[in-house]
Amino acid sequence: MTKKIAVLPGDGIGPDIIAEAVKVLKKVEQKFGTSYQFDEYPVGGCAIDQTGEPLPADTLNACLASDAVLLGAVGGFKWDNLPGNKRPEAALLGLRKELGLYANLRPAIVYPSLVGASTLKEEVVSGVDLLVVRELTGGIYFGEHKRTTTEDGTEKAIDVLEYTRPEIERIVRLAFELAMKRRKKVTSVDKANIIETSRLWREVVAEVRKDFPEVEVDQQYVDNCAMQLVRNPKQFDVIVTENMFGDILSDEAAMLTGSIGMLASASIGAGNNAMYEPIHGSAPDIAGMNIANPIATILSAAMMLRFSFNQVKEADAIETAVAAVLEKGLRTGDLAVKGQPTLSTTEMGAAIIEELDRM
Ligand SMILES: NC(=O)C1=CN([C@@H]2O[C@H](COP(=O)(O)OP(=O)(O)OC[C@H]3O[C@@H](n4cnc5c(N)ncnc54)[C@H](O)[C@@H]3O)[C@@H](O)[C@H]2O)C=CC1
Ligand SMILES: CC(C)CC(=O)C(=O)O
Ligand SMILES: [Mg+2]
Repeated sequence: MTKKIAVLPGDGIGPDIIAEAVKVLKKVEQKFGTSYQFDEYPVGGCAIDQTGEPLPADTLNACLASDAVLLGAVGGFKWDNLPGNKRPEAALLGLRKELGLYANLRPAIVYPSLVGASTLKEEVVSGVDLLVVRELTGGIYFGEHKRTTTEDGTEKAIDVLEYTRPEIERIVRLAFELAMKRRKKVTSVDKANIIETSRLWREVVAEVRKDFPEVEVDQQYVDNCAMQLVRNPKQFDVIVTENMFGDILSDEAAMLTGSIGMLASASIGAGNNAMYEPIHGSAPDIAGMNIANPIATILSAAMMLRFSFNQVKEADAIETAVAAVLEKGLRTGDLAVKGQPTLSTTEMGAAIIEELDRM
């Protein structure tokens, strides 16, 4: 049956990397006889320019009616001075909330051929295979944000960080379930020495872990975890954490793999809705230059096939093709070491498609 994919290229490098992912999916259709319907909708800054809204109702409704959403990235200098709820980034929060996508899975896997691409020593990063499970619809990103003044007229800003017990429990439980299919270790990351939501988080972890006696549990404060990620990343299997900590730690984890342009993600929830997107942003500094790494988006498309469509061999094929081009030494600029030739965005996409063709 044809799978309906809502394609949201967004801003900056978004359209370029999405174009390559869509070409890869078209090759998968050809090779494996699967069928996808690609329907493109505006989101973020380009949607503001077209309709005045970062998340137009037509875009949201199409995403709700789709089998999966494939998103590039949103944001850019042009829209940076808009009020918070009118910025391109508000579209992402809206999509996550409206689609009920409370879990964001961000795997950081170091490809053997890329150990030299990391800014860290080879012996530190070689063999890293970790999964950040980030809470995605709660926490400070979704709390009240406001400006006010104190009694003496001093300007003040407030951002509210809230979590309910059920919000924490469902993400922590998912992390344990995922760990059971991996190396059976969960590192829960919080700031329970200071903040109350983290103390509630720890209580929930203490409860949930009773249902998973085989899983080893480590609890780290977020500042320590940030340090441990570069000191000894191989200690991690599944990292579970709240929204903002997960956002920050996953960008850090990306650099273990060589580039933020390598990290794919799946955002899932209780229902059938799901969204797939690279973890990076719209990279306005390299937009329009045809040099962005499309691999994170192509791997996000593979996650879509695996998780939303249960097309496992097709997802495997994409991942194998990516590994093969890297093995051959093909690199976009973000991955290349000094003296290595580099491929453009479209050349990297074409190399992956060529590899798929050869299978
Ligand atoms: N999911 C999304 O749509 C996200 C959007 N943003 C937005 O993106 C804009 C830029 O934010 P930044 O903080 O600069 O983060 P960013 O992730 O867009 O870029 C950070 C750095 O990484 C590089 N980079 C990112 N993706 C790359 C790729 N595929 N290939 C090669 N290099 C890559 C960029 O050139 C830049 O130097 C902002 O408007 C921000 O709000 C930021 C993060 C996530
Ligand atoms: C709303 C986004 C810009 C937050 C972010 O950086 C992300 O989801 O990775
Ligand atoms: Mg981020």
